[in-house]
Amino acid sequence: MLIRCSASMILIICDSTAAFIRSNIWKKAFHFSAAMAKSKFEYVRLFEVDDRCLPNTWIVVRVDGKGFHKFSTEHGYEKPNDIKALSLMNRAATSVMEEFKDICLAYGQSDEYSFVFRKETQAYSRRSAKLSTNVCSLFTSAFVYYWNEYFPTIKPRYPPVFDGRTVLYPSNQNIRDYLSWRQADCHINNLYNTTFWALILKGGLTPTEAENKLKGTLSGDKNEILFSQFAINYNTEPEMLRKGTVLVRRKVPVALPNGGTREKSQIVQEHVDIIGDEFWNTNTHLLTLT
Ligand SMILES: Nc1nc2c(ncn2[C@@H]2O[C@H](COP(=O)(O)OP(=O)(O)OP(=O)(O)O)[C@@H](O)[C@H]2O)c(=O)[nH]1
Ligand SMILES: [Mg+2]
Ligand SMILES: [Mg+2]
Repeated sequence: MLIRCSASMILIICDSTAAFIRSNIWKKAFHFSAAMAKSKFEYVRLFEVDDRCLPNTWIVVRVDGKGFHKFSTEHGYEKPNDIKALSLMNRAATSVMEEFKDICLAYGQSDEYSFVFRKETQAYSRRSAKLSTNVCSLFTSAFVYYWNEYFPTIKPRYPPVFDGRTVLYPSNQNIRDYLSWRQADCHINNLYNTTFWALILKGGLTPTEAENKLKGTLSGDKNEILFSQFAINYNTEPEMLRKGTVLVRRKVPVALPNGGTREKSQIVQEHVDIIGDEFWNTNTHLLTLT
């Protein structure tokens, strides 16, 4: 059927549409449905603060075990270091990196892990609490999820808790200094703990006696105690304990069914120095914008 419209018909339709728009009928209808969607309680949303991280800054989310001094004792962690416990931490951190592709590097030691997001990440619109709670929650659940693989004979006695925080670092020097700070902390604590527990477990001292013996000692003194009294060369202790663990993405060759290989991005664990320049000179892509 052919519909024929004259110019006057179109004018009539336009006029009536304009009259409808001017009328209050549609406004009332709109207000009614808006009121249905927006209750009088809606204003409380204004109490939520905008916590988006400053653009163009490195975002670090650090998680740390709550009361792990007690947790490690209750679950029979080996002293001073439990390789299984540290490996479980590395596994949980790998889950976090698998989920959040914008994390370019993670560093872990003891009961903590730091996750570095790309400077230009737009994950969760850079909202601080969204980032820290999602990372912390996934880390904690992965820690429990994989627990049995690392401690098959020990049932968790209570649910472990990790805290989380977001910190911003504006310059490349700042982010390097942050990571250096965590690795230096690992080194200082590990040297102290290794000597402290050698004095107790091998030297027969009580914890108080060991503490008194180490009071005021420098790192050279601790190295000397380890070497002369216990024949331990601290520099040959496992690197994971002395340096902590760095997680980065690397292209690794994977075998294909046809016998060939192809490159695949994988999260790998490295126990290397990240305080000096060497790591950063060989991984320049980490600090440059992509
Ligand atoms: N035996 C043993 N203990 C560990 C190991 N890794 C971490 N811990 C314990 O976990 C503690 C971690 O230190 P902190 O994070 O400063 O202390 P925390 O007890 O967790 O207390 P908050 O973090 O303040 O809640 C260490 O002091 C150790 O007691 C490990 O491999 N073996
Ligand atoms: Mg802790
Ligand atoms: Mg800690």
